[in-house]
Amino acid sequence: MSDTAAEHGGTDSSARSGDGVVPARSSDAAALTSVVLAGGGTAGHISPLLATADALRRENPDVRITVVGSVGGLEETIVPERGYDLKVIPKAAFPRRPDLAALRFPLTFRRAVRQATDVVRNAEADVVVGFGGYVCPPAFLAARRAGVPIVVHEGNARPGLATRLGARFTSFIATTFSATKLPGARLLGMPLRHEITGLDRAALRPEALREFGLTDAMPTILVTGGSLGAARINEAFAGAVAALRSAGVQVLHVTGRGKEFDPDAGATAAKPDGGDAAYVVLPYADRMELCYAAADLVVTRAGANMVCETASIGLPAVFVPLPIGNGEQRLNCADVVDAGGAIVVDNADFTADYVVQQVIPLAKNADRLALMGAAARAQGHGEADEKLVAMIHEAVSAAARS
Ligand SMILES: CC(=O)N[C@H]1[C@@H](OP(=O)(O)OP(=O)(O)OC[C@H]2O[C@@H](n3ccc(=O)[nH]c3=O)[C@H](O)[C@@H]2O)O[C@H](CO)[C@@H](O)[C@@H]1O
Repeated sequence: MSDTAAEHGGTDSSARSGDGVVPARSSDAAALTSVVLAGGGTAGHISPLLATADALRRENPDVRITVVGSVGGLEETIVPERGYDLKVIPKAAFPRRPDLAALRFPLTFRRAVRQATDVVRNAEADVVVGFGGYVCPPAFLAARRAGVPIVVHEGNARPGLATRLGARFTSFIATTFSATKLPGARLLGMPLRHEITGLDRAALRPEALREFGLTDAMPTILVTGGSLGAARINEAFAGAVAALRSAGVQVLHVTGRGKEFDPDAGATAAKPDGGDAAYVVLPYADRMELCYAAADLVVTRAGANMVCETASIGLPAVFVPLPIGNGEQRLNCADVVDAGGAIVVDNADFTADYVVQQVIPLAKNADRLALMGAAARAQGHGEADEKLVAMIHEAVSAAARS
């Protein structure tokens, strides 16, 4: 750990995100005039970026915010929709096998660093904050070139490559889960958007049910594979449509773009099962808070934000962690599962039969759902956006002093 990390408290893995100490803004903290936020690819990296951008704006409505993302990522739609300025640079994916893309990588990466440096310099940035994704390594190198301090937020329990690189350049590293071991990092939790943290599920529920054509008379399962959708989860539910309908369990199924299916495809016109529960299919939810408000139970991948968002609003969950990657998804949901707020099931075991045997009875057990919801809510994450803004100030102040 560097001197700066020691000066600012070093590792604070003892604090839970919800009750961790909010780093105090030093009185000489310079006002932030321009911040570059880097992150993208999936919404998993963009959601905490937007929550942090919102918190920066609340603090100073005049702060200049520039988001740097990669060509082709979800950020191309989500970031401008929220009113932030987006600059895209070439997607420089680290090669995993020796192919043509691997040959082109050094050139693409250099181009990405050059363009990121232009973004940082043109923005006259006080600081570059990285949230993960392919865009981060070029953005971090650009910050180094421009002599701008770096802050890193890691959303996943197991740090990705971008964070491990960023951690070599800065001691201002924020983590989300207690399992994450990164020297010098502080456990701040996941910055969540205020439409999620401020959500009053009961109050919004009538509007949400109306919006999706659902009724208050039956329990509702929200199914999602995270921002990109999950084929395994989609298939399992598609195979259980008739059973869900006849059990009187409604489903709001967000499949991921291009992964929609017709829930009536397998049913006869007369619906011999006699069920009339709605089964609503959507490609993507622009207003996730409405989905959460309609739901009594969520079945989802264990992406870091899905875990933190559902916990923060006390929504019971069945997590089906993505079986690839570095195993971070199983670890992401470990705390809330251990607390009794959620259930975890292996991808291989998540079948239509599992939905029928396990998920339907759970959705109909209001008492158990209430207990799970309360256990989930105790996990925290409420103020991580403000805590990260405080850390950004610290990084800028420390750079100004050095
Ligand atoms: C396949 C993949 O790369 N998965 C990773 C990705 O997941 P993914 O992109 O699914 O990320 P998360 O589960 O962390 O978050 C999904 C985010 O998208 C929002 N949302 C989701 C669906 C929707 O229809 N509308 C919507 O707005 C959710 O509210 C949430 O804020 O990033 C996560 C955070 O780094 C990682 O933990 C995951 O391993």
